[in-house]
Amino acid sequence: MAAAPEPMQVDVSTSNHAATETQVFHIGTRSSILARVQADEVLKALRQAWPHHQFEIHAMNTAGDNNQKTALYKFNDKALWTQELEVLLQEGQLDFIVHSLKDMPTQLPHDLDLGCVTKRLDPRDGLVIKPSLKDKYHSLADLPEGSIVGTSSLRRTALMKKHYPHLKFTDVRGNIGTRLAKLDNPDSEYSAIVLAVCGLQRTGMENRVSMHLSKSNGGMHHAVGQGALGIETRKDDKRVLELLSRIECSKTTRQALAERSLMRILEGGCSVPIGVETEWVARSSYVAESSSVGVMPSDDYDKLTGVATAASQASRPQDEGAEPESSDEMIMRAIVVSLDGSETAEVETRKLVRNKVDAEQFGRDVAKALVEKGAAKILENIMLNRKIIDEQGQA
Ligand SMILES: NCc1[nH]cc(CCC(=O)O)c1CC(=O)O
Repeated sequence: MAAAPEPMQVDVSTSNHAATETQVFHIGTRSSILARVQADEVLKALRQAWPHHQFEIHAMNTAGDNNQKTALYKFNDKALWTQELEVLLQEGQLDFIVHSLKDMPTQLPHDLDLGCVTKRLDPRDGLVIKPSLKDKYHSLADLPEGSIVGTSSLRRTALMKKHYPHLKFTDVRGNIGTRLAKLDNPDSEYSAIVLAVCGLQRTGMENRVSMHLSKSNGGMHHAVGQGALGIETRKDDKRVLELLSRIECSKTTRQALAERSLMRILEGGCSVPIGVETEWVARSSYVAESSSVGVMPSDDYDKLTGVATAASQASRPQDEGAEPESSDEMIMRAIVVSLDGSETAEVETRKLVRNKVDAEQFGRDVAKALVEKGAAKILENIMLNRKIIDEQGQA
């Protein structure tokens, strides 16, 4: 039987339109499981936005992966998690790099840029309690006197020393899986560890979180950039910036720029304990004052901030890149805390933030307000103490 004649087709594949011309993009990432999941998250979004293009992921170890001993703050100027990848980007072997925004230094090499920020997941820290104690204790306040909480973060340690002086804090290093294994080992000293919720979400382990920590339920601000992915590009690489423009989240980008501009001013290139929370509010509906304290249920928090959980993000169209209502204001709550938790400078303020310029200015305004409340003195003391410790080390 003769086959029915094919309907006549117009061949569009030879059209030279940029959107249909296949290009290959090379994506750089660290090789930890979390980093690969994050690179994959970006790759999937790009495939959806640009079905004709091809993407290849290149994973490698960085100094941060290879050195688990040196105090983290000593690395801070040296782009611990980013430098090896940046060289490949500069050489053109990579087209862009996917990072945890939190790990990106606020000062990038002069020829590179934060080219895109995608939609943030939950930015909060999560308390993970040892399995054998999990049914008995549910919060930091619950844990008995002298319990050991593992974290290597200056910010987390300082904030917990301030609010939970009955606890003890020790270092726990390694990637998420390693840290959880150390906690779960029945012989380990830890009663609990604190990890970023988003890292657990992305690796399918959010069920390990006993409590989501925030300013309102116990004074724990999260880190600058936490929960968001930052994509590093060559400066003015129009081809790559156009590619990434389709997956950028405008709201997260402005939060990220505000938080990073705050930190850029306060840290002066050094690692210091700064905590922050930013959220969007519609001006008309915002009535609560900064003094309101209380436990905010996780669902309400998500609604308020526009933060997506991993599940809701997967099913939600990428509509958040649109400009916000002109009435959208950003609230920023920020804190600088001494290493022992005894001194703090704290600010809560809000401002209409319509674009990236507004966002960076907002961060600078909040930094200035913090300095007026004593942040400079706290930071100066931290630097001075480090200098003394370093010189003792050399003697
Ligand atoms: N400190 C290391 C680090 N860098 C980025 C993340 C994941 C969180 C993020 O992407 O913001 C983590 C782990 C953690 O803080 O638990």
